[in-house]
Amino acid sequence: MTIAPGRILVIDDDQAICLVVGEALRRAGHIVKIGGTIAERTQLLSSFDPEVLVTDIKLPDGDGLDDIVTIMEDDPRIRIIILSAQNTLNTAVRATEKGAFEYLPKPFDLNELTRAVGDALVSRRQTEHATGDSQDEEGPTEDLPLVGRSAAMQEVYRTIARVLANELTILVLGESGTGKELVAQAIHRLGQRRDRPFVAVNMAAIPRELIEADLFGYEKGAFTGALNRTAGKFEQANGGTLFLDEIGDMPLEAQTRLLRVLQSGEVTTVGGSSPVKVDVRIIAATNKDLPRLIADNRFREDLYYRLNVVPISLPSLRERRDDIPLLARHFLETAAQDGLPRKALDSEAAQLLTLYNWPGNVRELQNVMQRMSVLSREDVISADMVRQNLGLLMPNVEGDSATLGGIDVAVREWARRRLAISGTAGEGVLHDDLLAIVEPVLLRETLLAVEGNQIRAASLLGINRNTLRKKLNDYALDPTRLRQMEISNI
Ligand SMILES: Nc1ncnc2c1ncn2[C@@H]1O[C@H](COP(=O)(O)OP(=O)(O)OP(=O)(O)O)[C@@H](O)[C@H]1O
Repeated sequence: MTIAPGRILVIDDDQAICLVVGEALRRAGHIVKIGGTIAERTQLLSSFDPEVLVTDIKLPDGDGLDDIVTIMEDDPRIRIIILSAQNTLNTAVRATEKGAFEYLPKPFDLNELTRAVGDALVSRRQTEHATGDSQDEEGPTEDLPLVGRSAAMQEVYRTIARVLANELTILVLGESGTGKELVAQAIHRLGQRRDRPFVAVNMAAIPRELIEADLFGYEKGAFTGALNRTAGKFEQANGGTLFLDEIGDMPLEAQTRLLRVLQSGEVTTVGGSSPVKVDVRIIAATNKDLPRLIADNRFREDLYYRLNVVPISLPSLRERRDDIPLLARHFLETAAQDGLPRKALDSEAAQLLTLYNWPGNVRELQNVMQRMSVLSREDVISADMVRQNLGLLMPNVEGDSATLGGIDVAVREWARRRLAISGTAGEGVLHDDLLAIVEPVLLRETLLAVEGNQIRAASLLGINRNTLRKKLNDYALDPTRLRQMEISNI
């Protein structure tokens, strides 16, 4: 059951954070006020009387932790959540010692903050009603769509925050499965047009000859089978947001027509002559290299500039490996909510997931987690289960090329699979991707053989010690942990 809304005060000198956090908490049903300084905090604490205070530490007029004890003496029921970019143990300890309810290092995940606020309200209300009404135990169940707390995703959140209050055209860039549509939905759902339609069109999914009719509509008799006047996606999205997915696949003639619509704000149906005014926010997306398409005369340069007003580049999953365990657990949770068996993920399994290169990005991770939650007979998904599910593509502690049918077979299978889905996801990264799969296996085995001695391993591998150290760092391989894992496996 969802907890009753609370009064939440958010203090951060970063306007973008205040905006996004404020919106997220409002969407979860809370009443929110925001401020950026200690002076504003003091004033709002007395005028607004919040139940939960979410505050940054580093504020322009002082240290946000200094007054915490006084605030709690004045209002013993208040729950305080500390945010800080100074992600040191010291800051966490200071916050807890002062009596903060929760400490969240920046960058944080919006879902986690919303959950923390929910927990803080539950804690406060349980104290208020000492008899304890356990019905309120769950936090707000609002599903904030974008999971991830890596620096790259924080940058995405900040850009999203900046475009919510305006109508600027957005171009979302990123490989397939990185969450481009999710970003478009988030901008719509958090923005001013949230009560109006969100219409998505995928250029790659519609036969080329039907794209114009689909987007702009058509008149009765415009072509064989056009039995009635039909509104296109532009008209359907009127007042709301039109998401043009895979814009790089749009045929040139349709591009010309789209450009005209964007310039005039009017749509003329196929076979029609009188234009209709439309008011839509455009969010386009592509996994293609548009400047390259322009150079090849396959994309109009003028349309590119029209669309590329605010670009948002989504990182591939392998560029934000830190987020993989969080996302993996998120997908296990959503799978459980969808009625699949509830599974947990052990830490070694989570670590293994971060070593894989995820050519299909978040979508592939989501599919793998769903599959494992169905197939795993245990309640906890183990590293072995992960190895089995990612097949030959994973480093394998017991790896023996004979049982895998030989390295050449493995590489051939891998290459065929990648080339089948490539052109998009594999463009320009195939070689690096293969290296990122085989190299950690080699490094790991060599280190295990020499009991973690990096000088010896570098010598066996025939590479420089610094190069080895850098590679271990890049692949998040910790020689000490490899040894421990091996010992515990015996
Ligand atoms: N940051 C994220 N947090 C949670 N789920 C995510 C995230 N990013 C992507 N997903 C999930 O991954 C799947 C793929 O996302 P989405 O369809 O938005 O990707 P896309 O970049 O638009 O892909 P494509 O280019 O193939 O259309 C969806 O099920 C989406 O919910």
